[in-house]
Amino acid sequence: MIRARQVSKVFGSTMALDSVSLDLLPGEVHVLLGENGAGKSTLAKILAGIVSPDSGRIEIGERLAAFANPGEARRAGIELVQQETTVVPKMSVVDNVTLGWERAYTRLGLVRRRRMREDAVRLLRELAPDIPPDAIVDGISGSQKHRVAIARALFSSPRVLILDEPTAALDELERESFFSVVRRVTSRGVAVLYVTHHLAEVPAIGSRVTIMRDGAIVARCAPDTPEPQLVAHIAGRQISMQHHEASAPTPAAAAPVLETVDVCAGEAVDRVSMHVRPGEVLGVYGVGQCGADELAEVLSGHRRADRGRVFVAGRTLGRASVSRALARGVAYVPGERGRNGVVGTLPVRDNITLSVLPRLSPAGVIRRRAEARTAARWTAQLRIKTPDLEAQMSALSGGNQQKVLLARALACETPVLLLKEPTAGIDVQSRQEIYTALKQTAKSGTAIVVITSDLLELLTVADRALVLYRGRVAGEFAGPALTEEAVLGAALGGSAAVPHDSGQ
Ligand SMILES: Nc1ncnc2c1ncn2[C@@H]1O[C@H](COP(=O)(O)OP(=O)(O)OP(=O)(O)O)[C@@H](O)[C@H]1O
Repeated sequence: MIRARQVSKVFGSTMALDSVSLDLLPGEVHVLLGENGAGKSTLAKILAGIVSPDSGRIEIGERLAAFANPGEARRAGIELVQQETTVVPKMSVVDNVTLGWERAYTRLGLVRRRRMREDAVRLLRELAPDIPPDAIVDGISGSQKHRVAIARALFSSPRVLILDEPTAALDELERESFFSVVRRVTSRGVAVLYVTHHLAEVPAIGSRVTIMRDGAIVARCAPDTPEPQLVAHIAGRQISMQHHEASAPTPAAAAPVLETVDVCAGEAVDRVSMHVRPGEVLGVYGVGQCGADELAEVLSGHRRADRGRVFVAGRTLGRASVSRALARGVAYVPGERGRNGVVGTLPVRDNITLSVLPRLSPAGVIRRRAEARTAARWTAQLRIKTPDLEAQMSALSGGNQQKVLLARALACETPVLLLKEPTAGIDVQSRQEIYTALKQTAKSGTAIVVITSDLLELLTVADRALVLYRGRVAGEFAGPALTEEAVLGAALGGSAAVPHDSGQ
């Protein structure tokens, strides 16, 4: 359906793509793997006409396809759903889906709006049954926005669909319904290029696999290739995968450093009481509209609890103020990094040190050397791939931007670290490194809360897990009771779980 032939692209001193050739066949899901900064998104953007190659060519059939802009690629039937969701916040869900396709519904100069709406609503019912078609996009969750973006791409009935980490924001259930949509689309002959860091998705959805490293293709394999072999190709060497290993239990006597009592937030969070002690990693998990997003907003100071109280180190959090939450001791890594965390126009250095500037400028003047040292330390520790600390943040690959946000929060050295979807967009190897970094941080006495929709992540990183279902605590699990079955059961509203360690 489309073919890249010996495509190269250089950004400044970075060779993003080095003579890459790849073709997409009708009806296949071609999985593209590679570590952060390997060049996957650059290839996707070139195929979609967003970035133009320095050399090489893109062909559709036997013809050269030189797209001057994304509009030309879309008209040729190529749709890209990017990592950072691109939806129009002030418009409704259904208008976002149909945006730009009015011409396809125009007869005799009139747009057949009702027909267009019906088709869009039908698609949404399948892909996003939980989102009212007339809801304004601004008010829906990150996962919902992402599914709106996917629906918009599908609405045009593309020939080629490029999905750049489409499931990063989706939970297990949403992922399953998304997979069935992808299968249906490919059964009609659409070619799909599927960029992911989730190796479990490869046999579930893939037809072929291509692996990139440092801008070049290093392996092509079948989707049933054993995971360790895929990992070795991605990393360029064997790496060991980490499995669940609880941190040393904290003395039950240690006072919780973060605690909520009967917290309510709108309709979404209903009397949630939770606590986390120094040295502990608490995972918070739920599927669909479970209240995790809103709970994160309350804990991070983005929103005030409507009822109930939040204590940090014994002091109440009170009003909605992120800086106050930080001053009290909660550093936050938000989900939706593009919208909530990254300052694209500032250098990497500033993005790392932003939250610790008061500490780095005791007399009101920034101590530049100390600032550079802090940034360099975290860049090395998290292996952030950047030409240097002065590089503009927007020039980093998605996964590396995510690492910068983590670095920013870790640099705060606060008693509580609150992370939402901390490894969204992070490659397999780096994910393991981040889990290790979190465990080490916990060992030094930090209380960590990881809010995640990734079950494997929960099982790998959490000492104890709190499961939310429709805004309420549906179960709490630790030690041998922390299993996939137990967590999913509670998350799906199954029989009430036996609370663990609820006494304080
Ligand atoms: N606009 C840009 N300006 C400068 N450098 C860029 C730009 N876009 C990408 N790069 C660099 O090109 C390389 C490849 O980036 P790309 O986004 O394609 O990686 P990726 O494999 O998609 O990574 P990730 O898994 O983190 O999304 C990276 O080193 C990145 O920093």
